[in-house]
Amino acid sequence: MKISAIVLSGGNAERLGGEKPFRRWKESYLIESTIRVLVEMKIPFVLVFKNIRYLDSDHIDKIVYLLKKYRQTVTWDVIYNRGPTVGILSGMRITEGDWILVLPCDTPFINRESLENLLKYIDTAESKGYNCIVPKHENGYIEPLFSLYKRSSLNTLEKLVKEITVRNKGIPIRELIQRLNPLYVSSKDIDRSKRVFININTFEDLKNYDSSLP
Ligand SMILES: Nc1nc2c(ncn2[C@@H]2O[C@H](COP(=O)(O)OP(=O)(O)OP(=O)(O)O)[C@@H](O)[C@H]2O)c(=O)[nH]1
Repeated sequence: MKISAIVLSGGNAERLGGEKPFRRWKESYLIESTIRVLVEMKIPFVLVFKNIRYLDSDHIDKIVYLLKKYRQTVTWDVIYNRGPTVGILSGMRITEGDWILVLPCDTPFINRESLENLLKYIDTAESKGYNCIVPKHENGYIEPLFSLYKRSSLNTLEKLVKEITVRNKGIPIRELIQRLNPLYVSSKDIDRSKRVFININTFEDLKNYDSSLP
């Protein structure tokens, strides 16, 4: 069973003034928290950024830095500014793997154990015909950007994006999940503390969570 990963890094990050993947987190860039776990687990990955036409040269320099450092794949959204669903599509088109981990670039507490806990559900999903594995909290909130998707999800996703771009709308991730016969797993079974799901959205978050900042 081949596993690969997509790291979504192409949001507008309005609340952080852009540049979310490259905000400083301790000694590194924020996105490197996710990258490091994937490297440790030897999972090949693709980083999906905003369409390159909309990136300034400083951003591109930083992407090149990541490319040289980690020697993995980089791509960008095939449709501009349509949200993470298009990011997933863009990554899935060029990544191999029977199951694909989709992860955000802004969850600095992500760890190996939580990803291993998610991967454990693959056998159940395979035997029962589920096409994605999605953590769900007690309040019903789901984590589709911290999930696993079967390779065949790409066909469903291609169709969905075509339909919705015709309607010229955003592409809701929930619509994709519904079409994939999801296996929902308790977020506590992925990480008892749920810390791995904390994501950084604001300067306040950066300051509060990263004790190395003044
Ligand atoms: N490739 C890609 N990734 C995205 C897109 N939108 C969001 N993401 C990623 O999805 C994850 C969650 O993003 P959000 O926190 O919801 O949005 P954001 O754009 O980062 O931040 P805000 O603009 O402040 O909401 C982050 O890793 C983003 O980089 C997109 O359009 N394309």
